[in-house]
Amino acid sequence: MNGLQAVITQLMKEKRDVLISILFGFIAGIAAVGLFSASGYLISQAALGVPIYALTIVIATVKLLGFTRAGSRYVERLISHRATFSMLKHIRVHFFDRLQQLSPARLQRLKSGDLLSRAVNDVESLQNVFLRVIYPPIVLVLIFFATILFTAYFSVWMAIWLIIGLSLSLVILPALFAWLQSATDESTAEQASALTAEATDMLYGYQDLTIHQNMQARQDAFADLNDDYENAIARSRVRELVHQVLDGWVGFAMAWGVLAIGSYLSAAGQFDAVLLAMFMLLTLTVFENTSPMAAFPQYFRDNKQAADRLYTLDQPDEAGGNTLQTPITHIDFDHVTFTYPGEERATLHNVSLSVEPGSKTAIIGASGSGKTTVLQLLLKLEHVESGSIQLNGESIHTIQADSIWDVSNVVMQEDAFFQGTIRDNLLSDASDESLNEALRLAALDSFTLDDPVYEKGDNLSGGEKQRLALARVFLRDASLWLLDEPTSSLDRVTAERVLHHVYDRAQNDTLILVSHDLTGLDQFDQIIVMDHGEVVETGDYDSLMDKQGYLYQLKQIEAATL
Ligand SMILES: Nc1ncnc2c1ncn2[C@@H]1O[C@H](COP(=O)(O)OP(=O)(O)OP(=O)(O)O)[C@@H](O)[C@H]1O
Repeated sequence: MNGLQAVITQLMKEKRDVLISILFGFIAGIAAVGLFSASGYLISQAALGVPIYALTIVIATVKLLGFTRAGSRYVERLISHRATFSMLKHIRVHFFDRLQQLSPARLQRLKSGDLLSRAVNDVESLQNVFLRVIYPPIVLVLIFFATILFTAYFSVWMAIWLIIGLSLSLVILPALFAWLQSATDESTAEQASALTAEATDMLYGYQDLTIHQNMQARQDAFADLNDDYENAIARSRVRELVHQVLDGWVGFAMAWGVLAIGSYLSAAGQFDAVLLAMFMLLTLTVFENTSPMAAFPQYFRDNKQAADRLYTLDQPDEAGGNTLQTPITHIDFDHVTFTYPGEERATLHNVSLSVEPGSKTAIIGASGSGKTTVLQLLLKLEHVESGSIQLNGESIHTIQADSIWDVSNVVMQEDAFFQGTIRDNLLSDASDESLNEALRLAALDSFTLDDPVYEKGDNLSGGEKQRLALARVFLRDASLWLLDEPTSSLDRVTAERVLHHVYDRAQNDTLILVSHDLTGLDQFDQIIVMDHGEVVETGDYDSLMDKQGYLYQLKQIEAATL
C-alpha cells in the first residue's frame, strides 16, 4: 500500500462525514449554478417586460437557491473539516504506534529533525488530502455532470462545448501543471524537512559549533536551505496563479462560446433566445467552481510525498519470531558479513566466533575494527546480511529481539539519560535500598536517588554516565553481560573497583567485554582480536602471547609507549 492509499484508509474511517460533505458540497455548488442561471432567466424576462407576478416562482426560486447555497456551504465546511481533523487524529495515533514498534537501530537512523518534521509538518500537510485533493475533483465532476445533463436537454451542442471545457479544466490543465511541477523542482515538503533537520542539528550542536567557530558556515547553509524553501514556495504560488488565470480564461472562453452557439442556434430557430443569458451565467458560475483545481497539482504532489514519507515507517521491521525459553548459553557467529544500510563497504567480513556458557570473553582491536557492531548484531539492533548467528543453537532470525534484551545486561558506549532524578534514570522499580546498593557498586555513592539529572544527562560527566549505566545493569538479573567499553572514561582505580564488582556479579554468567584496555586480559577465558572487520586471533591470554601474533604485538607497542 502506498502512502496516499494508507491515508485514504484512515480517512475512510470517517466515511459518513466524507459522504455528507461531498453531498452538501454538491448541493452548494449546484445551488450556485441554479441561482445564477435563474437570475439570468429573470433578467431576460424582465427586459422583455414580462409582468412581475408572472415571475414570482422564479424570484422565489432565486431566493430559495440563495439560502440553500449558504446553508449547504456551511454544513459542507463544518463536516468536511470535522472529517479532516478526525483523519489527522487517526494518522497521528497510527504514526506513534508505528514509531513504538520500530527497531532501535532504525529509529536511530532517522535524523531527529526529520522525524520531527514527519510527526508535525507531514501530518499537518495531510489535512489537505481531503479538502484540496480528493474532495474538489469529485464535487466538480458531480456538478459538471448535472449541469451538462441540464444543458443537453436544451442544446446538445452547448453540452458538448461544456464537456470540452470540463476536460480542459479538470484534466488537461491540472495534468499540464502537474507535469511542469514534477519537471522543475523537488517538493516543498522535502525542503521543509531538510530545513527542520538542519535547524535541529544547529540547536543540538550549538555549543560545539560556537567553540569550533563554525556557526557562521552552518548559518549560511541554513539560510541557503531557507532561501531554497522560500523560492520553491514562491514558484509554486506563481504556478498556482498562472493556472488560476488560465482557468478563468477557460471559463470566459466557454461563456463566449455558449453565447456564440446559442445565438447561432436561435437564429436558426433551434433555441429560445430568452435562455441565452441563463446559459451565459450558468457557464460562468460552473467554471468559477474550478478555481480550487489550480492548487490541485501542488497539493496532490506534496500530500503524496508527505504520505509516502510518513508511511515508509509502515514497512515492517523483520518479523518477530520466537521468545527465548532459556537464558542464552551458547553464542555462535558463523561466517558473518555485515554492511550498515546505505554504506558501500562491509563492516564485518566473514566473522566466526564462539562463546561458551559461563565464559568470560574480551573483544579487543583497533578503533573502528567492528567490535561494537558484533554486539549490535548479537542484540538484533542490526540484522545479519550473510552467514548466521546462533543463540543456544537457534538462528537469531527466529528469535524476538526483546527476548534477547530480556536476558541481557547491556552497557553500550552511549547510553541514554533522561530529565528527572537519579532514581528515574536507574530504570528500575526496585526498593530504594537496592537502588542505593547499585549506586554503591557502580562507585556512585556520592549521589542520592533524588539528585536531578538534566536532559540527556547534561549535568553528568562522561564517567558518571558510564557508572550510572553500570548501576542500571547491577539492578538487573540477567545472565548474559554485554559491555561495550563500560569504563573507558573512568580513572584506573575507579574502573578496577567497578569492574571487580561486575566480575563478581557475573561469576556464573556469560560475559563479553569490548575494550581497548589491554590490562587484565589474563582473567578472560577467551580473547578475540579484531582488525578491519575481521577476527584475526582467538584464544586465551597465554596461548596468544606464546603465539606472538597480534595481541603480542599490541602488548609490545603498549609496553614501548609506557
Ligand atoms: N550506524 C552506522 N552506520 C554506518 N557505519 C557505521 C555505523 N556504526 C559504525 N559504523 C562503521 O562501522 C565500522 C565499525 O564500527 P564499530 O563501532 O563496530 O567499531 P569499534 O571497533 O567498536 O570502534 P571503537 O573502538 O572506536 O568503538 C566503523 O568504520 C564505523 O565507521
